[in-house]
Amino acid sequence: MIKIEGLRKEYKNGSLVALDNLHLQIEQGTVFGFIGPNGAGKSTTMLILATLLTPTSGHAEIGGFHVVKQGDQVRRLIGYMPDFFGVYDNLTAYEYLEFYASCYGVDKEIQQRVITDLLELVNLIDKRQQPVDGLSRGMKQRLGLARSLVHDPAVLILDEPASGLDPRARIEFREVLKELRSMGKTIMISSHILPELADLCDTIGVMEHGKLIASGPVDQLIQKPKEERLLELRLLADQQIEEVKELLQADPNVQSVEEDQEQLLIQMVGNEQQQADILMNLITKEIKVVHFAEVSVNIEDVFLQVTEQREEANVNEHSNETI
Ligand SMILES: Nc1ncnc2c1ncn2[C@@H]1O[C@H](COP(=O)(O)OP(=O)(O)OP(=O)(O)O)[C@@H](O)[C@H]1O
Repeated sequence: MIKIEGLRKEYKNGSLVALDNLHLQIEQGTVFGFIGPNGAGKSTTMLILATLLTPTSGHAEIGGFHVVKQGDQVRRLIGYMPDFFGVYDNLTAYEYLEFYASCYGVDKEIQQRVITDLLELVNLIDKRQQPVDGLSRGMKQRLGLARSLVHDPAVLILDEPASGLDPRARIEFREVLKELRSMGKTIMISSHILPELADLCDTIGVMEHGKLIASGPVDQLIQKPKEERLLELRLLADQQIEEVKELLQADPNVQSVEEDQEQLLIQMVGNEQQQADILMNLITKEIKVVHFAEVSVNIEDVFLQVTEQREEANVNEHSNETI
């Protein structure tokens, strides 16, 4: 659905390269998490896709339409939510969406239904007559999302939509995104702080210094060089925790065991078979296990891991150079 090939964007007469030979593909109906630190080039990429910025060179298309040469078709296909957007404070939530629906040429006959549906989708139906001014930041963000949906676009490009939201507002925002995903929208969403996106995204791309340094399904992206796994183990209350710890530490695949509140955290090296063997060993020793599971990774882990691996690789490269 979204295809980027060799995209380059220079600022300041070429002295700043914001995007450097970027390649990226996002399939229809998937949610793509675009992560990276400040200044990595996420907003620049999204602005180009939203037809609001011209690339220096390279190619980008959405739904087969060229973002520079076929901007009108692209704009019909996408809903874009910038990281900062103005709201017209004197308007009510309903009037605000009505204004944008008119801008997008949504038929007057269906405007009322479209806006009501959108306000319901983003949980603002009770606020429809409230001035935008009086809405909380979380509500404004959801209203911004509704705004990007007035023309029922197939693709959503959301630039840091949850930044500045408190945890509750983030969860509410994520629920709306889940609903949009179930409606079959293709969603590109950027973030540098939101591990909560992990269970929402089908694939992620990690940006650094204008380059995509890793991309793919979250679980595949995590490289486990030695198949390192972190396991959580919770026992029935009457179990002898010290005894269990000793038992675990005797396992050659277990590297460390730590107590963490009510549970044990087991760092192990091995595959699924060896993970299953640890559990089997406990059960045969009649240890009563309530919970035993691998701790899943989140987007921040992926990001840290990928960038750390790169840093290590750079250090090795430089040390090789000096030999
Ligand atoms: N209009 C501009 N003029 C000059 N430099 C710019 C401009 N817009 C962005 N940049 C620079 O381009 C680089 C990429 O910025 P960009 O905003 O795309 O990154 P980002 O990953 O979205 O970061 P953030 O999360 O902070 O928005 C940065 O070095 C930034 O300072």
